[in-house]
Amino acid sequence: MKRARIIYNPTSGRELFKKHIANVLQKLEVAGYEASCHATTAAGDAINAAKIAVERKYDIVIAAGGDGTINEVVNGLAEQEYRPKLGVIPVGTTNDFARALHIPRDIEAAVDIIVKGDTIPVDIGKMNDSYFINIAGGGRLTELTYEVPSKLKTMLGQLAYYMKGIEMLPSIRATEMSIEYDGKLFEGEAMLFLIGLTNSVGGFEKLAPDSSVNDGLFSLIILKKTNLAEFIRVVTAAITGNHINDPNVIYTSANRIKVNSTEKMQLNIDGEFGGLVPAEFENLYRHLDVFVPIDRIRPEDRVD
Ligand SMILES: Nc1ncnc2c1ncn2[C@@H]1O[C@H](COP(=O)(O)OP(=O)(O)OP(=O)(O)O)[C@@H](O)[C@H]1O
Repeated sequence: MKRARIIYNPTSGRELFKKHIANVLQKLEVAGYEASCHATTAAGDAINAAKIAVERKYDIVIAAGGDGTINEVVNGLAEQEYRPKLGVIPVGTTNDFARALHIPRDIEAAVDIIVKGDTIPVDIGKMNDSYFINIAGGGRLTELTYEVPSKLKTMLGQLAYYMKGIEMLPSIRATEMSIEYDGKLFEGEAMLFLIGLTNSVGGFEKLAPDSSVNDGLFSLIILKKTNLAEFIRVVTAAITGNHINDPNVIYTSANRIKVNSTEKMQLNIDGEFGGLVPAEFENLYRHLDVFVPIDRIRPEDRVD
């Protein structure tokens, strides 16, 4: 019999998952899985829980939570010799990873996808010694995501980011940075750089419109130094995907990226503080197999 380990965050989003546990376990049992649950007890716990699932050779690990929980589970699975397949039940405030893979927010529907059994391989990002699933970046603007208090975030969701963003606008300034990407070099002042794995991040659905989840490449976006009015114009254009041809923006893709700065520049990794530059980024090609609704996946992202 195959074995499934559910790792869920009982504090995620609106704490919906608990009510569904019995149903979820039953669906998995009916589908032929011996299923068990681990409720995370604190930040970081899902990393250990996933490592234990690796040691115990579970066939699949199901992360139930928001992007924070999935990030931790992936940090437990990444670069292990044996890696269980990953199922996702998106019950968080932010579920960008699930959205990029078309995994529905309805708990039962998300489990049905796991039970159906279709997977695609998905690229994972590595920044220094940590792993990310959505996006990493640096520059003043990226600092705002972790300055939003988590309570406010749960209450208001995406809106909290924007409010904080608007409040911070006047203090946004450029940072001197050097970015080496697949042998090319950007050197100069920039407002921010973003390194993305998926196409939609933090409510920007078209941030990297042509990115693929398993081509081995990051989308790299560098927003060069601008004045405040230009900055607002480019960020607004990004909502509709119209930033990619903007003269203030470098929009490209790369497998390996190195970032450094003469200034103290903070890094952000999947919305959390990720230390200071220098940083090296590597795209781990098709590193994890993730359960997806296969008929909703673009043909070029399906792998037979
Ligand atoms: N028992 C717990 N108590 C408090 N925090 C926890 C617990 N278990 C996990 N966490 C932390 O909660 C963070 C946020 O969780 P998650 O992403 O699942 O939910 P969320 O509601 O979507 O939050 P976010 O908006 O930050 O994404 C995780 O990064 C994890 O470190």
